[in-house]
Amino acid sequence: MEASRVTSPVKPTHALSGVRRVVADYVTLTKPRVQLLLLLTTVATMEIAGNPSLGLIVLTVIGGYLSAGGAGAINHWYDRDIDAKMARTATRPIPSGRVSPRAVLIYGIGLQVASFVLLSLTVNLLAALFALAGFLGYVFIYTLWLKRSTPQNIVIGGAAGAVPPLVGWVATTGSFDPAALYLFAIVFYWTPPHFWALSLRMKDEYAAVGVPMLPVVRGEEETRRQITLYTFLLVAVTFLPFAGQLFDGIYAVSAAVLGGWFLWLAVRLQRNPDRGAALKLYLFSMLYLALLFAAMVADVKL
Ligand code: HEM
Ligand SMILES: CC(C)=CCC/C(C)=C/CC/C(C)=C/COP(=O)(O)OP(=O)(O)O
Repeated sequence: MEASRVTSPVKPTHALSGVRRVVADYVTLTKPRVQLLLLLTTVATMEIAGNPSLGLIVLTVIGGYLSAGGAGAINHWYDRDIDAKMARTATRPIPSGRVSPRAVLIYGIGLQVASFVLLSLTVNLLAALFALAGFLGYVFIYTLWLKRSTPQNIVIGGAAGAVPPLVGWVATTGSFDPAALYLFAIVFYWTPPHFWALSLRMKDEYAAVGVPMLPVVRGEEETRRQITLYTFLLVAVTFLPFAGQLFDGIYAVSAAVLGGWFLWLAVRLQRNPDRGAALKLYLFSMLYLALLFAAMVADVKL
C-alpha cells in the first residue's frame, strides 16, 4: 500500500511511455515500412483495374495491412533465435525481451484471421483468399522452409511479396484477370535485386547465423552477377504489359527510363564492387518500384 503511494507520482509517466512502447513494438512486428510499398502496389493496381471507391480502397488497404502484418509478426516469432544474434535485428521486440514469443504468434495469427474476416465480408472472398495465400506463402514457404535451406529462398519466396497487386485487382473487379499477372511478375523479378543488393552488406551476419543467402553460399561476385541478370529480366518483364496493351506510351517511356537507370546501377555495382554501390542499388530499388507503379496509374488515368 505504502509502496504504491510512494511510487505513484512517477506512475503516469511510466504508464504512458509503457503503453507507447507496447504500441510501438506491436506496430514494429508488422514491418510497417515494408508495408508502405506493398500497399502502394495494391492501391496502384486497384486504380489500374478500375475505378474503386475510396471506401473500397481503405478496406482493402486495412485488410492487406492486417494480412502482411500478421505474416511479418510470425516471421519475427519464427526467426527470434537468429534475430537475437544479428546486430540489425537484435533490438526487435522479441530478442530484446519486451514481447513474449507466444504473444507474437497469437498476434500474427489474429491479424490474419481479422484480415480474412474483414476482406471476405466487406470486399470479396477472392481478395480474402489471395491475401491468405500471400500470408501462407510468406510464413510457410519463405520463412519456415526456404529461408534457412536454400540461396534461392527469396527468388521463390518473393512470390508472396508479389501477391498484393493480385489482392488489389480482385478487390476492384471481383474476378481474376490474367493481366494482373504482369504486375505480379514485375514485383516477383524486382525482389531478387532488391534483397541481394542489401544482402551483400549483411553477408557476414547471415553467415554467422547460418542463413544460406546467396552471397554467403555463392560469393559476392556471383551475387552481383545475379543482380544484373535479374535486373535485366525485370526490365524485360516490365515491357510485357506494354506489348499486351495494358499500358501505353507514358508507361513505356517511364519503364525505359527507370529500367535503364536500374540496370546502370546494377552494372556499376558489378564493375565497381563496393558497399556504397550496393546501398545505392537497394535504395533505388524502392524508388524504382514506387515510380513504376505510379507511372502505370498515370498511364491509365491520363
Ligand atoms: C522475400 C522477399 C523479400 C525479402 C527477403 C526482403 C528483405 C528485406 C530486408 C532484409 C530489408 C531490410 C529491413 C531492415 O532493415 O530490417 C528490406 C527492406 C525493405 N523492403 Fe524488402 N524484402 C522482400 C520483398 C519486399 C517486397 C515485395 C517489398 C514491397 C513491394 C519490399 C519492400 C521493402 C521496403 C520498403 C524496405 C525498407 C524498409 C525500411 O527501410 O525499414 N520488400 N527488405
Ligand atoms: C500478401 C502478403 C500477406 C504478403 C506478405 C509478404 C511480405 C510481408 C513481404 C515482406 C518481405 C520482407 C520484409 C522480407 C524480410 O524477411 P526476412 O525474414 O528475410 O528479413 P528480416 O531478417 O529483416 O526479418
